[in-house]
Formats: sequence, structure tokens, C-alpha cells
Amino acid sequence: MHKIVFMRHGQSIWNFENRFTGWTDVDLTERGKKEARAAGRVLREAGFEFDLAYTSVLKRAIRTLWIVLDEMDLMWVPVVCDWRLNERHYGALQGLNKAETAKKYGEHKVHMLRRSYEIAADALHPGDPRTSYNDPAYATLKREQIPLTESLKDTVARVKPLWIESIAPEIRKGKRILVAAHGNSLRALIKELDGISDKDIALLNIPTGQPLVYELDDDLKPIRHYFLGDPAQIAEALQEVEAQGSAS
Ligand SMILES: O=C(O)[C@@H](CO)OP(=O)(O)O
Repeated sequence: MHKIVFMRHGQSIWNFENRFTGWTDVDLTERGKKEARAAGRVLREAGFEFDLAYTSVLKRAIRTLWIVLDEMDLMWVPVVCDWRLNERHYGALQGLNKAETAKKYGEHKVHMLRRSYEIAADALHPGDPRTSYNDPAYATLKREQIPLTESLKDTVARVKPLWIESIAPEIRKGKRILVAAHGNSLRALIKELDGISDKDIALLNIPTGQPLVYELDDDLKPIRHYFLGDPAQIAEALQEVEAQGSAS
């Protein structure tokens, strides 16, 4: 039996301001840092150890990982920062307030934009200053690999190869892995792992800063999964994510 731990970053500044974030590289709030420290403590107290970690190239996930590893006294653990774990790109919605967008276009439309499998926000114009074309974090990518918007389906298409080519082989070698990523890149990964349908994936939300343990069999098929930590706090964090798309 293998175990892998997934974690969404702690609260970011734009989570706090309720803005669509995507590839915008915002940092954690003080609460987000506290959530990451608490997650590290919970993991340490539950006896978890890691020999390898994966994260995105966005600082809210990287800093979350640093804080968790620090709290566990595991800062020596090798870290792979891979853009394929980035948050789903939110296109022209990036920077807009979610509640204001729901007021303008309706909660249903915002829910579909946030949680459906195939719908993507309008693409950024290639000349928009919000594109990642000039960001050195993506210097090794071809221009056509840098998205201007993405659906969850597009996110699956980039996350899945990372799982197949890199994460899964390391698990098979016996590595104990922590993945610190984002709400939608984790939804993409979990959709594939659990075989969740295109329709049902709309119901899945991932709370900030809560370690999610997956137990996998020898074929890396999930046996069971569970959050570590206080169930009331996890329920509250989930509720908070859902509520971000409401108009009031
Ligand atoms: O704005 C975003 O990039 C994501 C994660 O914070 O939000 P949502 O939960 O609306 O998909």
C-alpha cells in the first residue's frame, strides 16, 4: 500500500479578497501561513514523513510547502516545482471579484465557470499585461504551451502527464510524496485518480491548507482517502470555498 498527501495552499491574498486568481502569482495571507503551519503540525503528529515533494511554480503553493516542511523539520526533502501543477488558468476573469461577477452574470454562470469540466473563461488577449509570456518561471516553455485560459479539462491534460511520467513512477519506487498545489489542479488530479465523471467533478471543492491523504494499492488505484485534521474546521473551510461564488 502506498500513501500520498495532497494539499491545497493556505489562504492567499486573492482568496481573501475573493478574486479569480489562476496563474496570478499572489502570496499567502497571515492566515494562510498559519494554516500551513497547522497542517505541518498535524502531519508531524500523525507520524507522516516525506522523501519527495512536488509543487507548482506559484509562490502561494511553494510557500505553503516550505512552511509545512519547516514545521515537520523536513526542509532537506527534494522539491520539484513544475508548472503543470499550477492553478487552472482563469483567463480574462483573473483579478475580477467573484461576488461582483456573480452579481453581474448570475451565480449559476459563475458556478459553471468555476466548477464545470469543459467551460473556460474568455481567453486573455495575447497582448494583455496579465499573460505569463514574459515571466521567467515559464522561460523553458514554448509560447503555445502558456495558456490564455483553461477549462478543467485543459488542466487535466497537463496534470495527467506529470502524474504518469513523474509522480507515479516515484510512488512505485517507494517514495513518500507530498504535493502542495491548487484547488483546481488538485481537482484535475483527483478526477483522474478516482475516475470521477465530467458531471460529478462539479461537486468537488478542495479546502485551503488541509492535508488530504490518499491510500493507493500496488496499481496506484485509490483504496480510500481522508482529510487529516479537525472535521469541523475542514467543513468550514469547504463551505468557505463554495460560498466564494455567491452574489452576496
Ligand atoms: O481563483 C482561483 O484561481 C481558484 C482558486 O482560488 O478559485 P475557484 O475556487 O473559484 O476555482
